Amino acid sequence: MKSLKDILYGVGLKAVTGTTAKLVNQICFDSRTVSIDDVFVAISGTQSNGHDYIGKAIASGANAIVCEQMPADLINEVTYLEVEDSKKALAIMASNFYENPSKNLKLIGVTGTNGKTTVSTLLYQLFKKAGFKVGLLSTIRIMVDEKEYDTKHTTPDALSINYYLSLMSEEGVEYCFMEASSHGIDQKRTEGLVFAGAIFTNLSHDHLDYHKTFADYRDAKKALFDYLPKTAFALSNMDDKNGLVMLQNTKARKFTYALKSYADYRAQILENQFSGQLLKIDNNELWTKLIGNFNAYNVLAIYATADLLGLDKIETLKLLSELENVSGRFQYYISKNRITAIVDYAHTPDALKNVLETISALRTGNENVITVVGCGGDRDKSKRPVMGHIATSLSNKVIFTSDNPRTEQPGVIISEMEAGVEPQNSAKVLAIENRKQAIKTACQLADAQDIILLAGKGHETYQETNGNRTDFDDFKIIKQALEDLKK
Ligand SMILES: CC(=O)N[C@H]1[C@@H](OP(=O)(O)OP(=O)(O)OC[C@H]2O[C@@H](n3ccc(=O)[nH]c3=O)[C@H](O)[C@@H]2O)O[C@H](CO)[C@@H](O)[C@@H]1O[C@H](C)C(=O)N[C@@H](C)C(=O)N[C@H](CCC(=O)O)C(=O)O
Ligand SMILES: Nc1ncnc2c1ncn2[C@@H]1O[C@H](COP(=O)(O)OP(=O)(O)OP(=O)(O)O)[C@@H](O)[C@H]1O
Ligand SMILES: N[C@H](CCC[C@H](N)C(=O)O)C(=O)O
Ligand SMILES: [Mg+2]
Repeated sequence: MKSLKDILYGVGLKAVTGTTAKLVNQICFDSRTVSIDDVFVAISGTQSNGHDYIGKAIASGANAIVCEQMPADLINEVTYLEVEDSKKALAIMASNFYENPSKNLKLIGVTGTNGKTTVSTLLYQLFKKAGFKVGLLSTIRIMVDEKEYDTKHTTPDALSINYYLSLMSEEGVEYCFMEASSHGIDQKRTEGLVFAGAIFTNLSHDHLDYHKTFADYRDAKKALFDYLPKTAFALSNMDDKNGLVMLQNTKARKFTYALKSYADYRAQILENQFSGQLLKIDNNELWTKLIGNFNAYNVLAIYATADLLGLDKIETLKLLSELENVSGRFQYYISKNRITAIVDYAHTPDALKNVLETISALRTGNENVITVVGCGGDRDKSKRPVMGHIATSLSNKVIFTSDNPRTEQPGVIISEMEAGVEPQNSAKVLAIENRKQAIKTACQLADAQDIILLAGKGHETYQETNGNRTDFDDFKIIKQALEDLKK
């Protein structure tokens, strides 16, 4: 049990009513998980309003309620606490509950449309190799040094973040790298955390279903920088149109990186091949296994972060050259019949364009590029025609298929992608709703030397339809399909 007064420190109470509960067991923001002596935080969400579940939470044993409006019927044995913003209150309470674990380590947030998982995961690996105890909160997994936990979110809810940070703190972790998604920042999942630094990768079209305008989406990312303390560093990409915007109002120490523009940290691509690329950073050469211009940015951001955190530059370059790409990011397999399959998590227009341009630049002859791609259901619909356009403009053949349909009809999603295809490219298109069948067909269409790109699902090991997740792993499926080919 913890003192309610201590948990509420800094939330900015507007009003308090009812008997004063002294001790609480847990903090809950879902009435379905409340048990005896918990404090329930009512949040208004995108689907429902937690204030409608206050009665249920009390019936399940809550002895205190944090809310934005006091309910009409008050119950004597319960403490009601009114706050301006209950999402913010939840995050501050979560930090207090776990005794502010973000202060016990150096927490670095990574934000941007693409590259967050790559940058944060490789920073985790780099600092592990450098001999530190490290934590990671990413789309793929949560790591408390060597111990791995599953995650459903890129940026988990505030209670989970603080729980994992407290495990890291107990374990003696010195650095934690975490992805800060725009949903996470907007929903105040990261509020109250003390960051030692923040990194901006890039900004392009995504999530306009949720944020409505590009400016709102940009400002959600910018908020991570706006609330950094003076002692933190803010590292931004100067080749991105919004790189300077991120630094506009921050109190933190500002640093920049770029391939083209003037910046504190600069890199140059000397060579690009299928097996990796040669970069020049700070007058030193670095061979990295990470392919493509976009990865040159990721590698440079990692190098700059390591320097800002005090690692030796030469040691960093040596360790960087040993790092492998993150699973599902340009992960490739070459079959015995010389067909190359690439699995990539490109689920935004910019990522798809980058990956296809990278493949194009690496082609040495007349090899065909066959792209298998879909768009997720219940997500930004406006990116569908754009991705349809990009896939067909930059490939020789395209199979439109399902990604995670969620609650939408796969055929409808596919026709929205097809709407972006220019007439001269329409002959390139096949539509096969069943993703496994689409992958097998791509293998049958491929000849030796051809390249098949499977875009959108990367590391995911499931496909989600109507709330059900069934096993699905692009990499395993294409490997098997290529091995089974009778060619
Ligand atoms: C759109 C969105 O982000 N939704 C997130 C949000 O849920 P919500 O606002 O829809 O919640 P709601 O269902 O309206 O409920 C409101 C409140 O009532 C409570 N409630 C509800 C029902 C009930 O019976 N009792 C009860 O108490 C709920 O617990 C909640 O506190 O808050 C929930 C708790 O933190 C999240 O799990 C949920 O993520 C959903 C599942 C989701 O799919 N989110 C994705 C879009 C997301 O967050 N993605 C980003 C990555 C994006 C990227 O950068 O690529 C991520 O960080 O993972
Ligand atoms: N720096 C970058 N710039 C542009 N595209 C990138 C960059 N890094 C990676 N990509 C592309 O974006 C895809 C997703 O990369 P990654 O998983 O690192 O991004 P993310 O920001 O974590 O995505 P999410 O929002 O889903 O968490 C990659 O598979 C690749 O196609
Ligand atoms: N973090 C992204 C992941 C998208 C991955 C794609 N496979 C999909 O399901 O749409 C999102 O939640 O929008
Ligand atoms: Mg990610």
